[in-house]
Amino acid sequence: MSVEEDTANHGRLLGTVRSPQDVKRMSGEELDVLAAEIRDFLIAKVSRTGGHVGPNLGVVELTLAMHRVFDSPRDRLLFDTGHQAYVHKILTGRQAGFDKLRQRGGLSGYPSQAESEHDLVENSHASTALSYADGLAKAYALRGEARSVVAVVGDGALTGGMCWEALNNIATAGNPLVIVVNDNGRSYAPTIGGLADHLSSLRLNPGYERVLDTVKDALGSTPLVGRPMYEVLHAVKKGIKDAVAPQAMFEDLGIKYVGPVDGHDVAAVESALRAAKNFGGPVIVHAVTRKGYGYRPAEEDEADCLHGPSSAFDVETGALLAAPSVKWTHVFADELLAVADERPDVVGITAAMAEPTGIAKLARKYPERVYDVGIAEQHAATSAAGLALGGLHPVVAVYATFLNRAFDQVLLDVAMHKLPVTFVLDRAGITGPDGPSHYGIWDMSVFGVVPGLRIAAPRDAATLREELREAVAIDNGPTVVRFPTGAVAADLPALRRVGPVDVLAESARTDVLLVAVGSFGHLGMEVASRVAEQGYGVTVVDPRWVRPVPAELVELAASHRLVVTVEDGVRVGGVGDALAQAMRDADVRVPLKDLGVPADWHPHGTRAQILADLGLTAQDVARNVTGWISGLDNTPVRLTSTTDATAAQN
Ligand SMILES: Cc1ncc(C[n+]2csc(CCOP(=O)(O)OP(=O)(O)O)c2C)c(N)n1
Ligand SMILES: CC(=O)[C@@H](O)[C@H](O)COP(=O)(O)O
Ligand SMILES: [Mg+2]
Repeated sequence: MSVEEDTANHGRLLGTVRSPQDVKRMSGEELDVLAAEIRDFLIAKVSRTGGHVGPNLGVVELTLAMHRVFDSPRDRLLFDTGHQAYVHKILTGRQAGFDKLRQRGGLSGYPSQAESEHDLVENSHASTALSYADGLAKAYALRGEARSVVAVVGDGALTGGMCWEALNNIATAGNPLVIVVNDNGRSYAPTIGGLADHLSSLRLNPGYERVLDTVKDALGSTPLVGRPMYEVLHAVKKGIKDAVAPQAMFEDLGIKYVGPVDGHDVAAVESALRAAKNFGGPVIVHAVTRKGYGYRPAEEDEADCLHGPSSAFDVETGALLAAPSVKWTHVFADELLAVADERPDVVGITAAMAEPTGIAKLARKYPERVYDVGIAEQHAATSAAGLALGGLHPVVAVYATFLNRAFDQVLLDVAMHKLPVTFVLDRAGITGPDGPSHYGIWDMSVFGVVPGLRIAAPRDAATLREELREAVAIDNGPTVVRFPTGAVAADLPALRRVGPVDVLAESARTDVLLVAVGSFGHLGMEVASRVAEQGYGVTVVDPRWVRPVPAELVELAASHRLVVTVEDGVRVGGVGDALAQAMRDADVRVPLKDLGVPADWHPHGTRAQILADLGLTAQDVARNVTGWISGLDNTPVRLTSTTDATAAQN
């Protein structure tokens, strides 16, 4: 089926849209039809691939209006977090790509400069768009370029501190800049916090709307009323706005506020955007939308409005088609609750992701012991420090990639004060569909340098439960427990334990010490089996606590001919690097080869695909290990895979 035929199946009008120009010419009626066709298209496509169906159904009219009022790519349209840019992609010539959305070689789930000149911000971390916009607007002002900058930011992203740093600067700079607040009242769950309350008071205040309509009607007849009366009525409107709306917070900041406007009414949004475009300074357009709008399974999904089904789902119900599996997250959630039953000092913190991180299970039983701080990981870390100073043991559950932005808080607010805070990092390592800015590959390197901080990398459910308990038992410094996305690995029992280190396999020959970090335990076992076929003996160990590296690892290394480490994290500064340094410090002169993820921006795909691309499979690792150990027997080392070549380069 051709793209035209496929798209046309979702509607005659959608089939005619190849660029934003095509929607500029459409009538109001056509736009209503097109919006329905886009919804049909989104549900049909994303139900097959998985993705952010809820957020994108909520911005159909908003995005149509933006592309009608502004001229992308000359005018720059930015999408905070970027998960709600599917409609933008549909309108900018990428409908054909949705069959491979978030798949290797296919459309990214976020804006991508490589895909289109209409895309700019690729980072999927929330609360950055207003800062980009501030910088862009300053650049255009300085260069004398008359180009609009428009940033869409969700109510959830607005709970992130960077947004307020940006608003402070945007107000001061006074440059023309349009901020579209996409207020659907939700992050995953309903958005928390004073700001969300303020926004909801603005959008839900019928008195404000009714009174305003009355005044507008009066103002509307202004031509019949002399100038003085106009001023009076205008002052009345402003006074009412100030009086009725709890506070014109944004305008007090120095940023014009327009709204609230019905975000599902293209004409209303267009009108607000045109006013904002011509204002000549920074303007907030407050659009009220509904997450999942027009698709009942999303609208009625109380958990997260079908925020981001991870794979194909049933169109009728919104339920995932894949059979449920026991995920790392579930094991963590259950064990945290068991710990909390025993330890009243243990409390939980989430950054607007209670369900995705499993903290919600604790909140359901102990609501008073779980804090949702909004999308505010820096605040989460230092607030946890405060909780610890107050005698509690906080467990901060975030995706590994999102803790990056709180490095300074972990280093100085938590670790320097030697505070008992446990950071549980879900989605650590290569995740897959969300691409490079979601890869949790930095934590063992970045946080591995923090004095007094200890990092655990469990290999299966049993060690996750065990290491979580060990972590919350540590009261003289921070701990990290990190595990990957997806189904939890089958339990892999140890033969014996040397200090904190589990010996998983050993042989009479001590040719190779294979340090399999975290969930790579099973990979280590398969490598040992393959290498044994070549006549070499491999000792497979799981360090369990990977940073700082256990001294027992150095001792074990000393009794082998070759050490190989393999980790689901960047090589630079990783476990392998740290072990090599510890061996140098102990003058243990055994060659070490470290395998891991090159520090780079790796494309999206499935976790298995990306790991295979990086040579992090049992077959590739075994081939490398065999080459290296045979090389020690004076037979040439054959560079056999990309990782090998990479290792040789670094
Ligand atoms: C720093 C950071 N923390 C957490 C997330 C995970 N996340 C992705 S979207 C989202 C909710 C965003 O809510 P909002 O900004 O209101 O957008 P909506 O989905 O409602 O359109 C969260 C928490 C993220 N992308 N970035
Ligand atoms: C943008 C967003 O929501 C991300 O945090 C991501 O999509 C979550 O993906 P998973 O929860 O499926 O890992
Ligand atoms: Mg929202």
